[in-house]
Amino acid sequence: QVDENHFDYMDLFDLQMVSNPEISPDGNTIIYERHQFDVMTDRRLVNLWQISFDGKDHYPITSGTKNYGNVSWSPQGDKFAFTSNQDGSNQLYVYWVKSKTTAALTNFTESPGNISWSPDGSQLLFSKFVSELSKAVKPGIPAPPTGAQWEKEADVIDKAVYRRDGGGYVQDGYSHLFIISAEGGTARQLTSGSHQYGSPSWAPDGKHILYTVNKSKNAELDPNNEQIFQQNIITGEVEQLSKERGPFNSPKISPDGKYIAYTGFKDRFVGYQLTQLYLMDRDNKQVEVLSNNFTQDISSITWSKDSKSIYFRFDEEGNSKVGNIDLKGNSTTVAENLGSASIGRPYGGGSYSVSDKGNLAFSHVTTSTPSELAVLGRKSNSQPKLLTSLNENLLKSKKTGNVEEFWVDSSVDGFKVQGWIITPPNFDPSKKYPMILEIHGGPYTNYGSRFSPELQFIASRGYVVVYTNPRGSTSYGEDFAAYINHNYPSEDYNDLMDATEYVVDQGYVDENNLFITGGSGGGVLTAWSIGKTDRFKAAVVAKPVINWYSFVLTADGSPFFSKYWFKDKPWESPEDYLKYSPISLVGNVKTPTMLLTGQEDYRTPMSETEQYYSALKLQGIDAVMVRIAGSGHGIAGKPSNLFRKVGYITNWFNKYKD
Ligand SMILES: CC(=O)N[C@@H](C)C(=O)N[C@@H](C)C(=O)O
Repeated sequence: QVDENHFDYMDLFDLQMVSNPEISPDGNTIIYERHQFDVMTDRRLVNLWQISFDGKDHYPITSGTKNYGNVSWSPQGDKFAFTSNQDGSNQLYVYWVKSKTTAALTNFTESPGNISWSPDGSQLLFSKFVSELSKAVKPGIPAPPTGAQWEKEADVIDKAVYRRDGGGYVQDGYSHLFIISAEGGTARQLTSGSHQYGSPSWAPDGKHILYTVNKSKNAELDPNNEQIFQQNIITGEVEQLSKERGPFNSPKISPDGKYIAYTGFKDRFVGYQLTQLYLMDRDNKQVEVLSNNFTQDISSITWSKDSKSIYFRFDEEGNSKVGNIDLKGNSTTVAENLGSASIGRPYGGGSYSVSDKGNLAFSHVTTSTPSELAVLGRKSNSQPKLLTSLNENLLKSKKTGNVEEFWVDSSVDGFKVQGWIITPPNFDPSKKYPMILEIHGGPYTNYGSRFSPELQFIASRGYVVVYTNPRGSTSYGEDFAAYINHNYPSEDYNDLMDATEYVVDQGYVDENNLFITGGSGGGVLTAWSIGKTDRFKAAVVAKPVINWYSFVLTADGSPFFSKYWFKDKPWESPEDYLKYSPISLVGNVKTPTMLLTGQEDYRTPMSETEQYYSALKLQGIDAVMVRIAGSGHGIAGKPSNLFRKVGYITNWFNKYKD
């Protein structure tokens, strides 16, 4: 039973979250996305709001039940582009600030994305899917007689990656780049061929664009080889700029036109490699790694207006931050606690934008507050200021669990492992509580100091929730994450157990009521753990990989997973695949186990869940399989499925709790 004043399921529909704030070039105005959930349609609604940098003039640009996003200011700040499904399918729109008027620029059958303004604000560059006639074999059978009811045509698949989680079965075609006048008219396609083009941006001369494309002979089987190209949009002349084996991404030319900054790494074909920041001199094409002294992954790069430094996003010790690096490689942290509008587990995310003078807007979370809008002035001693408090009333009237960070020394080696404990609302340290260890997936990602409705719902049900970043997690430098390259699961299991012992030692956890769960990579580690120890009373293995051999042949990223997560193909080293598969330990399992997976999960397909379920049943273990309808890999995508996930997990544990 959940107390009436504890944060619970239906409160989700009162939450509002800030995402993707875009600051105008003069730094005076911010347009941000406001996310909320619709109780009637079980889905996310996104509207655009405007606010001044000083917090005044706060009002909606859009309202209602359609979705808006991808805001991008013109360099002059007189207008901004965005995408919306307000007229049916997703289209490109421009909003003129002075007249407060909006025009739809496109009426495509496919959604435009990756919007970038020409330097003079007259044109927009964007990407869009272009379908291709299927070359698949045809059956050549007679047409049915008029009025006959024959079965529908078979689906014929000839692509290596033929379905994508969340996107369904892949259509024949490619993502290409287009330009369109900001005043509308016909869009012009700039790229051609059977390649996926991405990350478009303009050069300051307005005549060249940059983009990434993987032009390997068989790009499908050679993922991760995106290279940087430059194209003259008048003559069509194309030049490949990056020369080494990629992946290289997000190329951006400095405002003075002298340099190109981009992210990536020289591929060593392993699961985790540090993503670095590269700098290319446009005259002599010399390249240097600018972030050589920086130990975290770099993403979301933006040049400062004076071309002297580059802003970027990074995660450090479970905290998502904005950094700035000068052209000598000296870096500073500019802002912390970036957060996303996720309602699931406490993964990283969040976004920032920076004005011409260096004013910053970003989405800000803490362990107790969902994403709000924050700004930071350009002066070095400026302090971040929250401009919104959308959830203040809700969080005043509803109690959430307190979140406390801890660190534990590894029992295996010199690593230190970071974790967090959520205690239930009205926590009393003199009492004993059941505990749930909740394990993240990826595995190359991180949990952190971020508000998580999913874990708060569990805490509201009376459980102490523990989450950690075992080795393999990002945000602790390359050695920590790369430890599990071709070695997963391994001592990450020991890190999880070290964290469990640490929390048990705090004295308020009932040792006889320890439970374990995790999703995806966390499902791998949950199944692995119950194959190694009987310490947990019950387990929920969510959307797991159980057998790496079958996973790399059925997951949506088959060419990637088989090439990067293992040294050989499954049939070349089956013993290697079995060694790291939780199925190899199922004979040891005594723990009652629930499996819980989305019916349309194409990342860790249902067949992984089914194998483990049957194996547990054959072993005579108390097991149940929950198949979530209308869900891919991201079960928390729909509020009702998030509630189901929490409800099934906690009710399974309640069944075994003393
Ligand atoms: C790269 C990837 O998708 N890995 C999955 C197996 C995974 O673990 N996903 C995590 C992020 C999840 O929680 O869904």
